[in-house]
Amino acid sequence: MPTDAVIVAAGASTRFGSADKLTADLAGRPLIAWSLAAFEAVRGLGCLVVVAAPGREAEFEELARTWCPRVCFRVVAGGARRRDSVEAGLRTCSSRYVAIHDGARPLVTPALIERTIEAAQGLPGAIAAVPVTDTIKEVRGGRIVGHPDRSLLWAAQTPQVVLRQAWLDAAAMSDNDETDDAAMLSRLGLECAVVEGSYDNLKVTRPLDLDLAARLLAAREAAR
Ligand SMILES: Nc1ccn([C@@H]2O[C@H](COP(=O)(O)OP(=O)(O)OP(=O)(O)O)[C@@H](O)[C@H]2O)c(=O)n1
Ligand SMILES: C[C@](O)(CO)[C@H](O)COP(=O)(O)O
Repeated sequence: MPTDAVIVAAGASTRFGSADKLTADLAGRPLIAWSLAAFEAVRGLGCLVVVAAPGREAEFEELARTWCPRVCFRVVAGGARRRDSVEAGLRTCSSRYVAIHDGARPLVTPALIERTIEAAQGLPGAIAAVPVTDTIKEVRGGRIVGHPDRSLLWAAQTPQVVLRQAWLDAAAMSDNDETDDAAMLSRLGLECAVVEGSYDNLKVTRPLDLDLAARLLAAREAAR
């Protein structure tokens, strides 16, 4: 069965500074173009829904037409929070499972997307993640209050592949925010599998991350 996908790209890029990070130049392409091209190469992809900031739908339709011309795509307006944008995308999909991806993660690969889709089959979902390498502390009021066991800690990435209806049912339980889709499913007691992602599948959040992404892309191209 084809799997639909949602690329969320409607954020305000606040931590990135004044510019919009999703159309920032990355190795000669708009940043989001790399995710669009990666999803176009995914075997068994259904419809690709790009969630754009309200008023920028036409701009992102042109980007999708340019960078993933061979897939069925739709562009819809996002909302105030990531979870609102994910919901707008999911309501436009029809497949049982949907792969949700941050447009701010340009180095995702078709292989990781396919592995995550495969891992989700028969489960509530599956997410890409990597084991943390720093020791993590829980901090309140500037003081350490917890020393989580590092061996149990993973940094969540995207894609996050979820049962579409379960995500929508969980979202309807409360308007409280969740920062990722696995957390949304956990509201129903549904826990996702984890697929080992890649440390270069970074999220461009700050200007430094764009420089890192460019270096990683150059290294990837050189290794071809
Ligand atoms: N209302 C929102 C918020 C976020 N996103 C998307 O969710 C992904 C992860 O969010 P993040 O990296 O935090 O992007 P921003 O919210 O734009 O960043 P900031 O918090 O710095 O404003 C991004 O692709 C972003 O465009 C979205 O579609 N709609
Ligand atoms: C979904 C995510 O990328 C997993 O790490 C992350 O939670 C997104 O957080 P953001 O603050 O919306 O960038």
